[in-house]
Amino acid sequence: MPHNALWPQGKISFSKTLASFTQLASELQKKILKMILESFGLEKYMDEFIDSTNYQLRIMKYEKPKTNDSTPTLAAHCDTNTMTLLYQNEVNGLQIQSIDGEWINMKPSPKSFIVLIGESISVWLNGRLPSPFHRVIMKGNEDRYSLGLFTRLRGGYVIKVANELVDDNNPILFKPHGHEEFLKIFYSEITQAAVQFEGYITRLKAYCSV
Ligand SMILES: O=C(O)CCC(=O)C(=O)O
Ligand SMILES: [Fe+2]
Repeated sequence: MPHNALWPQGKISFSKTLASFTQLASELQKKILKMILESFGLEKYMDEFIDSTNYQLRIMKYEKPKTNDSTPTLAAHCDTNTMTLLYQNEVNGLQIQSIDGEWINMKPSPKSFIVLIGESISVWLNGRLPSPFHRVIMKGNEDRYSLGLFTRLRGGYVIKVANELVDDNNPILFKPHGHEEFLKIFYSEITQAAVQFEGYITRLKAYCSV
């Protein structure tokens, strides 16, 4: 979605950046959701999804590295929510893993957002769209700031695989679950033990796989 660069420059204040980001990102996530649902012939679920969505805005700071080691500042993980939209100051650091395992450095222009599909959508689509592993590795001598709009399905909404995507060739892969209920046990020791998958953290799928 084209827009003017949002990060504060000159007289543009940070509160305006936040307000513009929130507005643009929430419009954009609806358009992307519509595109996804239409591509699977599931547009009838659009209103139900939007009505059950909560939004969380997060401001994240990653300090410039103190040493040369390249340990991720944010470890590799999949987001468990439905969709994440990210916007950063002009300091890179986010890496996304491609389907064949390669880590790709993200270099977004100041006029673009990064959109990540979360595990909730992946589960709902019976695994048809993968949720990418991503991490942050800091280099150079500048701090990185990113803004994230995290959309997730609110408590009481049962996330269950769309019937239309299940047949003899595509057996159901995930059990119905509520996102809030999942979040309640999210940090427990037992979940932490269960979520290691090839060294990475994949929380929701570990929780609700059939
Ligand atoms: O700051 C970023 O670019 C990524 C943040 C992220 O992946 C998260 O908070 O889940
Ligand atoms: Fe993330």
